[in-house]
Amino acid sequence: DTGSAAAIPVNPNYDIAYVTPVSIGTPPQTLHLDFDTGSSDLWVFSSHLPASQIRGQTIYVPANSSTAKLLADHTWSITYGDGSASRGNVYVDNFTVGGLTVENQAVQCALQVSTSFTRESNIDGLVGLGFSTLNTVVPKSQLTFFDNAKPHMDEPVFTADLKWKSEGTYDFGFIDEKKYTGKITYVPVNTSPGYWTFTSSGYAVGSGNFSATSIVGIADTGTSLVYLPPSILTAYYRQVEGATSSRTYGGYVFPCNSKLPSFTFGIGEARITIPSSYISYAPVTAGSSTCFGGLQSSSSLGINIWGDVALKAAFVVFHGGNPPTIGWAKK
Ligand SMILES: CN(C)c1ccc(C(=O)NN)cc1
Repeated sequence: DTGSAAAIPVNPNYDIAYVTPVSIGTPPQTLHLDFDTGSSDLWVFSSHLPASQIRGQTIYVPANSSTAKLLADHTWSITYGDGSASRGNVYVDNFTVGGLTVENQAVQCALQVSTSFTRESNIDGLVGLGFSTLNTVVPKSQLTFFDNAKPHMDEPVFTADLKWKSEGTYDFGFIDEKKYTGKITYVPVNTSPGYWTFTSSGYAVGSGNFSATSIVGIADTGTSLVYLPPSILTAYYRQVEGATSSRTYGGYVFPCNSKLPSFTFGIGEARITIPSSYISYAPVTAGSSTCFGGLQSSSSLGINIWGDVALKAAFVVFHGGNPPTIGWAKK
């Protein structure tokens, strides 16, 4: 089996997140979910939510699906790196992404979501594509869509082709040679943390020298920005006129008309360059001439994160073989 589905920016001006249409149940209910390699719960806004927590999202109504079955006495509760959270109960139902169907996929139904989810009216839930060891369902943890689909896939892979301010794709079960240039460089993945954790071989700021240094981090489609060690941030923002680390805005900001260098990171001998346009991320508030950077410090996170700002500069292969690896190519 294979599948292919669109990755659509939730906001026309800034790539805060990307959503992908999925079908759940019988007859199919279409929701737009945030495919998230940084977590492993598949959860949706549901008919169990209080109306006060829904603001335009499409909800999944298990009562309207003839193939939905309650997973009795199972619950879940998750908190993300940015402090947002959700919790609820669990059904199993048919789950289809871009023509690829998994029967009896655990669909976690929200009974409660935090305000940051309520405010994001274009996200109807998340599809965790991390390792199933991170799934929060108790008493029996559930498998991700990828783990359920893998045995039926032509190849045990999915790929991310995210784009800057435009629609990209997630492919399942195959690698589309038309989506990248040159070769794909694969590096090992440490699955123990439960994320797609790999080691970058270093970085360069603009046209500067490449600094060979191991950077352990995760490839996280569910995080908007890139979070790296403070020393790298200092090296980058010292090249940006008027850049400063702002307590008010919680990170590096700079005048929106400042000239930004690109940022290159290493994957083995290969190099991926993030164009400066991706790093001038967004005005701190609508209409402001102060912009928030797409590169921020990981010092408060305890983990380095290659989020969408980096991922959209590449074609990324999440290879679920034994052992799993991650591949990066230019495009
Ligand atoms: C509030 N929303 C839409 C979120 C979506 C995804 C995440 C996340 O950390 N994914 N790895 C956090 C929050």
